[in-house]
Amino acid sequence: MTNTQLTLIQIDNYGPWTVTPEPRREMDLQTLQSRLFADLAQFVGSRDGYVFFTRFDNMVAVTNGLDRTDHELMQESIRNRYPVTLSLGVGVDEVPVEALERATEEIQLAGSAQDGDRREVLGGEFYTGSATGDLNIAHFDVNDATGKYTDRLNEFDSFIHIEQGYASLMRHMREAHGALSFFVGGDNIISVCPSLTESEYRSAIEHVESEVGVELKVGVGTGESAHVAGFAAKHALEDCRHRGTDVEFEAAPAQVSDD
Ligand SMILES: Nc1nc2c(ncn2[C@@H]2O[C@H](COP(=O)(O)OP(=O)(O)OP(=O)(O)O)[C@@H](O)[C@H]2O)c(=O)[nH]1
Repeated sequence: MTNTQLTLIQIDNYGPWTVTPEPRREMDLQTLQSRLFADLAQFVGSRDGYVFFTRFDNMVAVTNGLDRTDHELMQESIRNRYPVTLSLGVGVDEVPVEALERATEEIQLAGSAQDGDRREVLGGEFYTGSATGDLNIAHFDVNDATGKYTDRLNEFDSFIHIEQGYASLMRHMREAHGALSFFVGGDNIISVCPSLTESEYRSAIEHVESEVGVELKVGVGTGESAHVAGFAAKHALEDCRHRGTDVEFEAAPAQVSDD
């Protein structure tokens, strides 16, 4: 059984801030958002979690291994260095979308994203265990994106193909399995999944190919943290490349014991 701990990260009162006292230069907002994402990626990543930029004003992090103190430190560090603050909601469930629902409730019940006096909410449930089966990460990749798109089409038309594949996959994984899929650049999509069978992954790949004509392969890893599971998924994806297969699983290597 999986135990996924997810954190919803929401910038407090960001909409009004972007237009006060008048609209701010767009590239300044883009710089702030991408630097904030980079800092959160470093903070969460150094504790073996993953964070996804989603809409930048709201981000989703896989935070198994990060406790309440880590979350408080994240808020403090951003408050000290940025003109904005963060609210954090945390949820745990076997099904990733259910964990996100709980995390979201924590923030939504405390007020609106655009309430001037709702700041730095921190609420929810933390998972204190750590088992190798806690997280399933699936790393999807478009087959030969370089040959089919990057080396043949202009960047915008390549982007349309990749985004269509992403839109089709993210909807299917959400609706069929409660899995959360995030575009991470290039032709890569990372899905945080409950336990799924090989045929369920194959159906997802077939669904995307029949709906939008984009061919995918997927490596699936499990582990006690997003990093461990995600790293195993990357190895499984390499196995797909070497074996010419479309779905491969790889468990995280066993921990080396001191005794
Ligand atoms: N975020 C992320 N991006 C990656 C990773 N590996 C490759 N990419 C991106 O994906 C792009 C395409 O690389 P590949 O997927 O290796 O190339 P491909 O042409 O699709 O070839 P095959 O995957 O072997 O079919 C690269 O330019 C990178 O932007 C990864 O592990 N993580």
